[in-house]
Amino acid sequence: KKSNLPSYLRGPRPKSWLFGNQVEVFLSQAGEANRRWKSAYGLVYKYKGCFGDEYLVLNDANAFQHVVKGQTTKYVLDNALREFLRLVTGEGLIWADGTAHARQRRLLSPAFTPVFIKSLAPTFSSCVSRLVSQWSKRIDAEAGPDGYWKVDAYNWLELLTMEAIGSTAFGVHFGALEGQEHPLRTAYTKLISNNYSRPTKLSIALGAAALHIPASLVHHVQMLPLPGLHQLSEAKRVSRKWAHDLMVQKRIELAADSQVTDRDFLTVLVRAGEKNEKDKVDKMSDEEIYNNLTTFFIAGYDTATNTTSFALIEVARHKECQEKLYRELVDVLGSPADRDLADGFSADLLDRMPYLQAVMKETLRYHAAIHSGLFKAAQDDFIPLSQPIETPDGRVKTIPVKAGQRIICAADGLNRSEEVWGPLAGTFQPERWLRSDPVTIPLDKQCGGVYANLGTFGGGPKVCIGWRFAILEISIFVAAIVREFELDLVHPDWDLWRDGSFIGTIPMENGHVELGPQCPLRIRRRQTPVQRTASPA
Ligand code: HEM
Repeated sequence: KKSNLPSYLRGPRPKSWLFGNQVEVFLSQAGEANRRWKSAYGLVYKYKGCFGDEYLVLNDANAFQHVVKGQTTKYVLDNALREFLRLVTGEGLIWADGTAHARQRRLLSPAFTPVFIKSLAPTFSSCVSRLVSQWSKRIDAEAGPDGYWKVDAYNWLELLTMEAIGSTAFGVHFGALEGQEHPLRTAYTKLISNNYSRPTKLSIALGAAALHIPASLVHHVQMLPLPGLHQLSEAKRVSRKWAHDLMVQKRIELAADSQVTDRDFLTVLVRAGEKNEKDKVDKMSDEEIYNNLTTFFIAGYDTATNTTSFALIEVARHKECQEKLYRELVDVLGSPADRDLADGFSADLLDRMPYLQAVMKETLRYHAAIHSGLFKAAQDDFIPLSQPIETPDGRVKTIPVKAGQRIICAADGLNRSEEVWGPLAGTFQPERWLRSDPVTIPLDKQCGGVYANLGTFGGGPKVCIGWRFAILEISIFVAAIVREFELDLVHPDWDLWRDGSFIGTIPMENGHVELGPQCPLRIRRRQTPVQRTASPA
């Protein structure tokens, strides 16, 4: 196929017409092929996917910003991909583009205001204190003579995230941490890693072929053995039914007591649909509410579980970081002996924990749970660059793209870019956040991200709606776990493999990816209480 991109853009030679370079992308670690090609060909380059499809890859901050900000109008989801999403989430927020997206986003936003999200802190805190109490029981029963208990924390973190979404989205206590089975848990467990990690060459080709099926025919792909389709549509069916039953119940509750204060997303959504926006925007139908609750599960379950796992892995392998974090936690929250977190603590306390915030920012920078975004140009455009490209004909400051061009915004590449983060961009260093003031980031390093200039949550009109939710949730999980337990990796030489399952970054073990997602820790109760330098709040 003839390239629509300028000839001065460089890139790797395709290995074959059928696969191009796609096998390297899918079978190496998340962002690894991009890092290699970025250093060989520059921040912006092109590569061939399957069947000669050409991708423009952006690691340049301003180029990234331009595309994410142009989402829903100038840069959209591929039609076939949207149809696929319709099968998975229904016509929810991730699926929507254009005015349909703007309307849904407006109706859903009351569930994501900073004040409402902050009010969820005690709920997150009581969920994680249930995990802490389960782990403490296991330590009592199963720890070795040195007090350490070995645990693959990943499974537990899935349960924890499930409880947190259950309590905040539906106002429901699943009992997953206490061993109760639930259809939602079965439906969502390891959903992405089971179906998208380490794809076979056949599924890489089938996935690429799906992008060439006319959108009107995509619903027939349900019949094809496409990766993950079965579990994904089953997960959609289960969560849809669950949301329906709960909504019926919620309406009865709200009708009986109009004074009920908003405690979960469902209540907020039912209310937002009924009153606030009635005259301005078509209210949200029940079907849309179900689709969006399913969307929240798909978008918020794996991402939060993986990010919490990465945070614990980094804290376990950086002992000085763990010690510093523990001291701060005890200073602000008190030690476990002083205070039980079961009743929760206020989100304001997180403002008094700059080191915890630094660990969170660094985890989100270093391990973007969605390592890249795939878009299609809806019209011809010019993409501005932070770093001009030198060509034989002079310096180029914008790149022309034609309608239909496939574009990859490399969040992981940008988050680890030396151009933005300096020469130590490739190392995990929470301290960087205590030194630099994000407000002073120069324009040419700004990527349009909503938080700490990270590409992790995307940007523009489709920026992750759950970003405040995710940060609050994960910070509270990490705080409660590190305050209570000393963490080590299960073996000092345990080697992380960041699996790049399609677009998600998943922690696995190098050389043992067949084991699936892993967060293998040795934990024990904190041995020596530290002296507090301040009274806990
Ligand atoms: C660390 C955790 C998370 C990460 C890294 C993450 C990342 C992302 C990214 C990269 C996008 C696409 C943004 C773009 O296109 O510019 C996105 C979209 C979205 N996320 Fe998240 N997310 C996380 C947690 C959550 C949570 C907890 C929820 C819900 C409670 C959520 C709900 C959504 C939704 C609904 C969208 C679609 C927004 C739209 O299309 O308007 N996410 N997320």
